[in-house]
Amino acid sequence: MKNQNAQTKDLNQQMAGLGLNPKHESNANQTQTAQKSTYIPPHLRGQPPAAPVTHEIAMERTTSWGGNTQPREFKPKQQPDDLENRSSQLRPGNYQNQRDYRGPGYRQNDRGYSQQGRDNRDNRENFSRTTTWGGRRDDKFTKTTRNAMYGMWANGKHIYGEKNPHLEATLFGTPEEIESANTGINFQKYDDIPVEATGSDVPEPIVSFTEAGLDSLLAQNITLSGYSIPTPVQKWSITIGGASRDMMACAQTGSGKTGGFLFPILDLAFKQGPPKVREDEKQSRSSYGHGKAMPIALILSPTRELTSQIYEESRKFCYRSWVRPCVVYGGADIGSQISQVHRGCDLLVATPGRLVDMIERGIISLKYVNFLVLDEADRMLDMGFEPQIRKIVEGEDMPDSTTRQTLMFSATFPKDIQILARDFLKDYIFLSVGRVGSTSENITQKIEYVEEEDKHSVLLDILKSESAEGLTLIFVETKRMADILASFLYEQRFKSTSIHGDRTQRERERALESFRTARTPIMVATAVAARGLDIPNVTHVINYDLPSDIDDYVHRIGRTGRAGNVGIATSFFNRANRNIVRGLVDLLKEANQEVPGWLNIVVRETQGFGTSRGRGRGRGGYGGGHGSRDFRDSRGNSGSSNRNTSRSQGGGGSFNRSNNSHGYGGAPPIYEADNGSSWF
Ligand SMILES: Nc1ncnc2c1ncn2[C@@H]1O[C@H](COP(=O)(O)OP(=O)(O)OP(=O)(O)O)[C@@H](O)[C@H]1O
Repeated sequence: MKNQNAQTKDLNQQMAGLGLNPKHESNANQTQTAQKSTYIPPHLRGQPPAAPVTHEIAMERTTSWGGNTQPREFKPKQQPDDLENRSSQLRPGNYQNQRDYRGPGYRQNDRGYSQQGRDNRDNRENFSRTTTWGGRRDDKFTKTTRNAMYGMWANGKHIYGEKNPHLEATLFGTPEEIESANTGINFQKYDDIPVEATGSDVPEPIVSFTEAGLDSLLAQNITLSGYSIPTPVQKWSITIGGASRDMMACAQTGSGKTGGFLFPILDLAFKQGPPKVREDEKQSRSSYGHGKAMPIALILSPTRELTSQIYEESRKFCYRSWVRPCVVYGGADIGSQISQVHRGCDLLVATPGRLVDMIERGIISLKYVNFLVLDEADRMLDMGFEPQIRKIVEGEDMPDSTTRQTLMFSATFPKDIQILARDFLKDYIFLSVGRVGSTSENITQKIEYVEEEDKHSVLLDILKSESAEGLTLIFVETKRMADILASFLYEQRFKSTSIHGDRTQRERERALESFRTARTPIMVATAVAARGLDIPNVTHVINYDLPSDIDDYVHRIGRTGRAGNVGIATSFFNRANRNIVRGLVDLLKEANQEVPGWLNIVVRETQGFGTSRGRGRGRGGYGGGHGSRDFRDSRGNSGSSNRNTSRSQGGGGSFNRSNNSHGYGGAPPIYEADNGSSWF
C-alpha cells in the first residue's frame, strides 16, 4: 500500500502502453491492436519480463507440463559433462534450469556461482528487443540479470541478491511516498487493544522489530516497506509462528494480518533455507526436465483480487531472497501463470479453484509444503470453499497437520468454523486481538433507517455532501444491483464503476484500478470486494444493502479505517435487515459507537427473530465477553492455559461521531407490522 502512488504510476504507464486508458482509447486502431495482444495480468505487472527464449528456457518448455510450445530444434545439445555436473549444490535462486545447461563460456565466480547468466545477458537484451512475453518489454530490467537480482541458498547459506533500485522503487515506492503513506497512522492506539492468546506454552510477544531477531534481509525489507512498529497481531504472530506453532489468529480488519503470517514464515524460510530433500529431488529430476513446482509455503485466499494483493505484499518481503513468490488465481490466462510457476515457486499464493486445476494438470505438487496459511479462514472453511480446501489439504500430497505448520487468519471466527478448523490444526494457539468479530473504533458507524424506495435519493444526498477527498465504496447484495446502481450514479454524473462476479477478470481489474487511482472515486461492489482488499484512502463505506450475516458487515466496513486511519461506514437499515439487528447493536456497543434509540426498539421487538449473528450463526459461548472467545474455553477445556495481556477495553477514540450528520434518514416511521403489534 505504501508505494501506492509509485505502483499506480507504474501501472498507468503500463496501461497507457496497453491502450487501457481513455487517451489511448481515442486512437481506435492502436487500441484494438494493443488490447488484443498485450494484456498483462496484474501479478505480472511491474515485474521483470520473463527471460527470453535462450537455449536453456527452450529446454524447459520441451519437458514440462505437456504444453510444449517450442520446436525441438531449440533444444541445446547437451554435453555428457553437463549432466554429471547437475549434482552441483550451487543453487542460484530458483532459476535452476538456466544453471543446468552449462554451455560455452561457463565459469564460476568466487562464490562458486555460475557467471553464465551474466554472460548471456547481452544475448537476452538483444533477444528482448525483438521478442516479448505477451508483448511487454522493460529495458531497465533487461539490463539487470535475473540471477543477480534474486538471492540463493548455497552451501547452507543465504546469499542475498543484488540491490535493484528500479525494482525497489516499484515494490516499495520512493521514500517520500512511503513517508506520506504512513502519515496519520497512530500505532500507539493499538496499545490499548485487548489481546489474548490461549493454548499451551504460549510464547511471549515481541515488542519491536529490532528485538525480534528477524533474519537481517527480512528486517531490511520490513524497513523498506515503511513499517517501524509491529502491529499487535504481528507482535504475537512473529513469536508464535517463529516457534513453529499452529495458530488461529483473529484480529480486526486492517490491523496488519498479512505481515502477521508472512513475517514468521519468511523468517524461518530465510534462516533455514529450502528443505534438502526438495533440493535433492529437483536436482535428480533436472536431467529430464523440471517437472512439478514444489512450493514450501502455500497461502490460500478466497478472492482473486485479495490473492493478487497478498502476492504483491510477499514480493516486497521476499525481495533479494532465495524465496520466489508466485501466484495463481482464476479468470487470468493460465498459460502465463504456468510459465511463472515454472520460473520458480517457493511461496505460492492461490485461490483454491485455480490451484486444484494446476494440481490436476500436474503443474504443482504440495509434498514439500511446510507452511500452510488460510487467509480469511472462516470464509475458506464455510460451505462455499470447504470441499476444495479439504481436497487441497487432505486429498493431495500435502504433509499432514502434524508435519506442517498451519496458520489461520481472519477478523471473524464463528464458533462453528472454529470447530471445523480443528481438522487442519495441531495443538494450536488461539490469538485474538480486539474482540472476536469486532470492528475497529477507528471506523465511525452510522445506521440510517431507509426504505427500499428511498435508497436512491438518500444515497445521492450523501454523495453530494461528500468532500472531494477520499474514495467511497458502496456495497449491494446482488450483481444485478451493482450494475443498476453504477449506471444510475453514472447518469447522475458521479464518476463510478462496479465490481462483481459477473464481470470478466479484466473488467474487475480495470474497475479496481480506476477506483484505487481515484479516476472513479466511487465503486459499487458485491461481496467480492468485502474481504481483505487494502485500498488506501477509502474514507466512506456505504452499505446500500446490509448483508444477511453480521460477519460480512464486519469485513465490508473494514475496507475503511485501516492501519490506524479513520473512516466512516453508513448503513441503510430497514425491515428486511431485522435478522442481523441484534448482532449489529452488539457490535456498535463493543466499538463504542452510538446506537440510535430506534434501533434498540427494533431489537426488543425482534426478540426471537433470527440469531444475534445473523444467518444461523449463534454466538454460543461467545456472549460472555472477552474471555470466552476461543471456543475451547467455552467448552470448559481445561487443557489450555490462558494468557491475558492488555485487557483495556479501549478509550472512546478520538474521532468525533455525530449521528445523522447528512440530514437524511433517521428514525423509522411508526407503522403497523404484519402481526399488528408494531412497525416490525
Ligand atoms: N507494522 C506496520 N506498520 C505500518 N503499516 C502496516 C504495518 N503492518 C501492516 N501495515 C499496513 O496496514 C494495512 C493493512 O494491513 P493488512 O492488509 O495486512 O490488514 P489485514 O488485517 O489483513 O486486513 P483485513 O482484515 O481487511 O484483511 C496495509 O496497508 C499494510 O501495508
